Amino acid sequence: MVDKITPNDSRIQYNTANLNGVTYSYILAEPSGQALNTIFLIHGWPDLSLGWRYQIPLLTSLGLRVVVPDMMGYGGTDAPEDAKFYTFKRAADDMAALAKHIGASTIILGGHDWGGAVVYRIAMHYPQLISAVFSVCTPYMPPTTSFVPATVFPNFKYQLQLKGPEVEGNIVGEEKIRQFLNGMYGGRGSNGEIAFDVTHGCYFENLPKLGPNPLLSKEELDFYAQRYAIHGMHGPLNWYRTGELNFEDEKEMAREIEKQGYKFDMPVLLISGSKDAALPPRLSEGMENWFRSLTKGEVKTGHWALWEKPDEVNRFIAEWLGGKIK
Ligand SMILES: O=C(NCCCc1ccccc1)N[C@H]1CC[C@H](OCc2c(F)cccc2F)CC1
Repeated sequence: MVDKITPNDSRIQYNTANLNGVTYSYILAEPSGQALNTIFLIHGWPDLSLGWRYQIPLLTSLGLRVVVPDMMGYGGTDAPEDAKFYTFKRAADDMAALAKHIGASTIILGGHDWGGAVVYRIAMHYPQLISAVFSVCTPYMPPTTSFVPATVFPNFKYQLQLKGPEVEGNIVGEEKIRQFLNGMYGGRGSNGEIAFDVTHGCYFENLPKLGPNPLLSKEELDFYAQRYAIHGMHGPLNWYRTGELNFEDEKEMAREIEKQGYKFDMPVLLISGSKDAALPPRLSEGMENWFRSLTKGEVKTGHWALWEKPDEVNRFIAEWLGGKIK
């Protein structure tokens, strides 16, 4: 049974920091002895810093100081209205500010889902700060010189609904949020009704029919619902309203890359989930060309890899971290 952090675990502390004018909340977990290095873990949607609960004890046992923010719009972090606060560039700038606040001159990065997309961008904007990067589920998608809506990919069709008014209009209040999260984490109706699929998005009429999801305990789901109820869904859903903003931020870089190419210098690990309907392993084909040192692993699991197969995910991370911790 993989050791995991509970919502009010004595092994972690919840701290806050003002980063570029936004108050962030982050989990800090210190190793027993002198920290050999610092690692930042970046969660995705719909998740929270606690999404790394199965990985935090392993990483502190390797001698790492572990820093896990609630990302923009989530939990104890502010949730500004405007989508401009939710771009990759903003996330990168805020994480660089957090490293400075912590006093870490270099950090290792780990990301899952949207956090897996963010970590590549942090490494592009702040290469001297980042010594190694791993991403769970999310392959690298290079900046483009012309705008490509994510929804051209069939597996991203749900993003049309998420960026629209429907989800934040329907998922209001702690009880609805709890039902929604329960559905996202695999809760099913008695006749197998599902709450979400990547071709459509959320089936709101099924939410009240769902039984308990297999991935979170009642306490964990209650904690998630409480933290989401602080701000509601507008903030978290703003991450889906950044396509054009991210394109504008990156098109200069995309042109540079077209002229002289680009390679990530630091070692990178991608752990794909073979059954992840949103981020199938095939999306990572051809990714090798962007990296001096890319390691790829695959786990027979769905999107919630961190919780479904924590021992296998942790083994890939621990083996890859091997000689990188100093
Ligand atoms: O939507 C996401 N996660 C929700 C999954 C919901 C789910 C739950 C349970 C089972 C299946 C699905 N993740 C995003 C993460 C960012 C990804 O953006 C990739 C990307 C770039 F990084 C840069 C340029 C274009 C581009 F598309 C697109 C998927």
